[in-house]
Parts: sequence; C-alpha cells; structure tokens
Amino acid sequence: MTYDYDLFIMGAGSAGAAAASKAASLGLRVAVAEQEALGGTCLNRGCIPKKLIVYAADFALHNKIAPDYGWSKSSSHFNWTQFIRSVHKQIDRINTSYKERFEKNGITLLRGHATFIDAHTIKVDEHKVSADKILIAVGARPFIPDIPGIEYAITSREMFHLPYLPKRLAIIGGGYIGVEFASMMNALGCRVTVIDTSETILEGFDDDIRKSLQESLSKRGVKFINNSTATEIKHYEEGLLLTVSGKYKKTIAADSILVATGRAPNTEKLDLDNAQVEMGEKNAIKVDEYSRTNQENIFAVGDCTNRLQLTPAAKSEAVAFVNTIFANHTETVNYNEIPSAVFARPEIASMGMTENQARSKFGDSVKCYSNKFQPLMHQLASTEEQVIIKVVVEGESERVIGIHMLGEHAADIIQCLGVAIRKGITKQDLDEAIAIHPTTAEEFLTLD
Ligand SMILES: Cc1cc2nc3c(=O)[nH]c(=O)nc-3n(C[C@H](O)[C@H](O)[C@H](O)COP(=O)(O)OP(=O)(O)OC[C@H]3O[C@@H](n4cnc5c(N)ncnc54)[C@H](O)[C@@H]3O)c2cc1C
Ligand SMILES: NC(=O)c1ccc[n+]([C@@H]2O[C@H](COP(=O)([O-])OP(=O)(O)OC[C@H]3O[C@@H](n4cnc5c(N)ncnc54)[C@H](O)[C@@H]3O)[C@@H](O)[C@H]2O)c1
Repeated sequence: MTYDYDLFIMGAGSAGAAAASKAASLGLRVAVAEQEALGGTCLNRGCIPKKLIVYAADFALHNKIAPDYGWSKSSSHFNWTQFIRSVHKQIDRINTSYKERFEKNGITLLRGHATFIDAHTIKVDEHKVSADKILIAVGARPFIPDIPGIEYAITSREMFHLPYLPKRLAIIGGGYIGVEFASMMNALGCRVTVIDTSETILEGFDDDIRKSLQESLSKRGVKFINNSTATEIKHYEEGLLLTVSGKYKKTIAADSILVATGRAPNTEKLDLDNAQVEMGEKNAIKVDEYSRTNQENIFAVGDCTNRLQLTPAAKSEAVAFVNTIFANHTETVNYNEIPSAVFARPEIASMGMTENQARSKFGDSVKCYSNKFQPLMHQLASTEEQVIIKVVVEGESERVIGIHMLGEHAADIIQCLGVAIRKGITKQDLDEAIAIHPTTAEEFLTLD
C-alpha cells in the first residue's frame, strides 16, 4: 500500500513542529495540518507573550527601587495597548520564521482542521490525504469549570488581547497560569485576588518554596483566598461579582475574571472513533512510554496526552517518537529530569524531587541543605526581597536528587545546575566547584 506521506502530523505547536523538523531531516515525506497560527500555544498564547509581559512588569518593579540607586523619582506611564501591539508584532515575526523553516525543510503545510476518516486517512477541511504513520499533537485548551456566569470570565488566551488593563482582576486558580498572571498584573498596577482550592498555591512545588512565594506576592499586595472555589459570577453595573465559597465565603468585585483551572486535551473534534483510538483519563489520548496509542501506526505527543504540559516535555516526546519509530534509536522521556519554573516575581524554579517526595521515597537517608538571604541588589534598596535555595540529597554519597530556588534568575540558575544533576553529582561536587562572585548562584556552592 502506498500513502501520500510517511508521516502526517495533526497540529503545528511545540510538539508537532519539533516532530516535523526532525522527521524531515531524516528524509521522510512529512505533512502537517494546522487550524490556527503556526507555533501553537507556546508561541501565540503562552510562554512567549507571557515572558514579554513579565519583562514589561519588571520595569515597574525596578522603577520602585531606582531612587535607592541614585535615580531621581520620575512619573512614568505604562501604555498597555501600545505594548501588547508590539508583543503581537514580535509573535508575527516568529510565525513567519516557522513558515520559512517548513518550506526550507520540504514539509507540506495544510491549513485547516484535521479529522480521522480511518487509521490511515485524514481529512483537512475538505482535503483528503493518507499517511503510513500519524502523529496526534493537537495540544490542550483552558478547562472551564461549570459554574453559573462563567461566560463572563476570560482565559489566558484572551489575557493577551485585553484592550486595556483591568483595575481589579480576580483569578480562579493558583497554578502556573494564575500565579504568573497575578504577579505580572499586580506589578503593572492591577488589584489582584487569587482564589484556589488548595491550602497553598502551586501544588507540586516544594512546600518551603511555594509558601514563600505566596507570602512574597501577598506582601506585594496580591490577595489570596485559599481552600476555596468560585461558585458564581454575576454582571452588575460596575463590573463583575464573583461569589467564593469553601473555607472563605466572599463576594469579590472585579473588572475581569481570569479562569486558570488547568488545561483539557483538544481531543473532542478529531473523530478518533473512526480510527478507533482509545482515550484515557480526562479525555487525554492514551499512550505508552513510546507515545504509541492502541493503534500501531498512530502516536500522540504533547499536551493532548496530559503527561507534563510543558513545551520542553512536548518537544522531547516528539523527538523521542521520531528517533524511536524512524531512526532505529529507541528513546523515552525521563520526566524526573525536566526542570520547570514559574515566572512570577520572585521567580521559582525546580528540578527533581521535593523534600516531601524524597522523604516518602527514601525515608531518613534524605538530607536537605538550604539557605535564605537577601540578594545584594535589594540590600541597598532595603526591600524585603528574599532568595531561598534548597538542595535535597540522598544516601551516604549525598547524591543530589532535587534542587529548588525562589529568587532572581531562578529559572536560568536551575537550568544550568540541572545539567550537572542529571549526571548524578553529589553535594561534595557542589562544594568543590569554584564560584563566580558576586552572584546569587554561588550560594549553591557554599551550603552547610
Ligand atoms: C498562558 C500559558 C503560559 C505557558 N507558559 C509556559 C512556559 O513558560 N514554559 C513552558 O514550558 N510551557 C508553558 N506553557 C505550556 C506550553 O505552552 C504547552 O505545554 C505547549 O505549547 C504544548 O505544546 P503542544 O504542541 O502539545 O500543543 P500546542 O502548542 O497547543 O499545539 C497544538 C496545535 O494543534 C492545533 N490543532 C488542534 N487541533 C487541531 C486539528 N484538529 N487540526 C489541525 N490543527 C489542530 C492547534 O491549533 C495548535 O496550534 C504555557 C501555557 C499557557 C497557556
Ligand atoms: N511557566 C510554565 O512553565 C507554565 C506557565 C503556564 C502554564 N504552564 C502549563 O500549563 C498548565 C496549565 O496551567 P494552569 O495554571 O491552568 O493549571 P495548573 O494545573 O497549574 O493549576 C490549576 C490550579 O487551579 C486550582 N483549581 C482547580 N479548580 C479550581 C476551582 N474550581 N476553583 C479554584 N481553584 C481551582 C488548582 O488547585 C490548581 O492550583 C500547567 O500545569 C503547566 O503545565 C506552564
């Protein structure tokens, strides 16, 4: 049987684009269907525009301490409309580079919505194509809880298209998205309230780190309502009213309400039944460690499989899939080795086990080294800004199994240390390394 393509990919987000480039580099005939802009969530409505807003918000935070560094106080005005226009121009430039890369690598791009006709045939709008292997890389979308008035709320997607900055912003959900937007919108001058069902924000991160981040954001003016959930949204003449219940019962007035309660796989409109592809929990595509579905020629990677919804995870799964299936090089993704960060201010980042995870796995053989200090920049400015670093080690050799940080440049520092930790370094290796002084990162080398 001959097919139009060796590999057909549904979705040109982080995962789909990475798989397409890798497969094309092996000389395969590759086609990709994309119904929206190339680059998917990360480029168009996720990591990239988010990080640009983080940079914009950093100016506001630096302006606050600038007088301590000799700058005279000056009034400054932030123009959100102008700024967000620049953000979208930058995204358009990157979109164009994606398109050029596809053309250069001989990847066929089919614009439209892809659905299954059978296990080897796909329809992209009205265009029918066949392929030997099919990769589902359709990503995820915001999960919207079913509460009365939820239609008045917006998601992270709309946050990047706000016509103006809301004065009062309520955020349902204190996970990655809720906390990042709380931090940047607070810095830009919004009055922010975060409602979360958990005792502390950012479940999954080390307890010391997430508690300290919640405290730091509270000191900056973000209000947190924990152990609670949103139960109703109503429209009134001056904006929106959000009813909260649980440990705290309140009504909050807001101009905008952001719902950030997780992301649901985009698996509903693919006609998966036509190819008899099985779904798992939460409508995710069910896959094995090689990203194989129950159909031998159909695979799935990225957010639609709901393993770890991060861009580097999506890309690694995509490359591992291509290497395993087409390059005769079996590869799986080690999820314990994937670092992650929350781009709040202060920033947090971590890799490996939290203290609790380590203690429940290894018991008393676990030891933690930590330090809390005021970073140099903030000593002169006399702000309360803190840095916390924590290293989790195990056994007599004191092998490092987890590193965690709150504070400036946390993501960049953990990224670099992560390379060494992946190679199995010990606490002694950290102690013996020579520092760059004066830096924040050097504190990892002098823990006792
Ligand atoms: C606000 C926000 C901030 C984030 N920040 C970070 C961060 O800082 N760092 C990080 O690592 N991760 C971050 N993420 C997560 C990251 O964006 C995702 O994990 C990543 O984009 C997943 O890639 P993917 O390829 O699986 O899915 P996507 O990037 O969502 O790509 C899927 C693509 O498939 C297309 N598609 C869907 N169905 C079809 C169909 N039937 N036919 C054709 N095309 C289809 C979609 O249009 C989309 O372009 C963030 C997410 C959000 C929402
Ligand atoms: N910096 C990054 O790497 C980054 C940034 C943004 C998003 N992401 C990815 O996107 C995913 C989705 O982000 P997210 O923040 O939407 O999800 P999340 O899973 O990180 O957090 C959801 C939060 O919402 C809370 N919640 C759930 N239902 C609720 C309710 N009804 N009322 C109040 N609180 C409720 C949960 O307790 C949780 O804290 C993340 O898990 C992450 O993988 C990553």
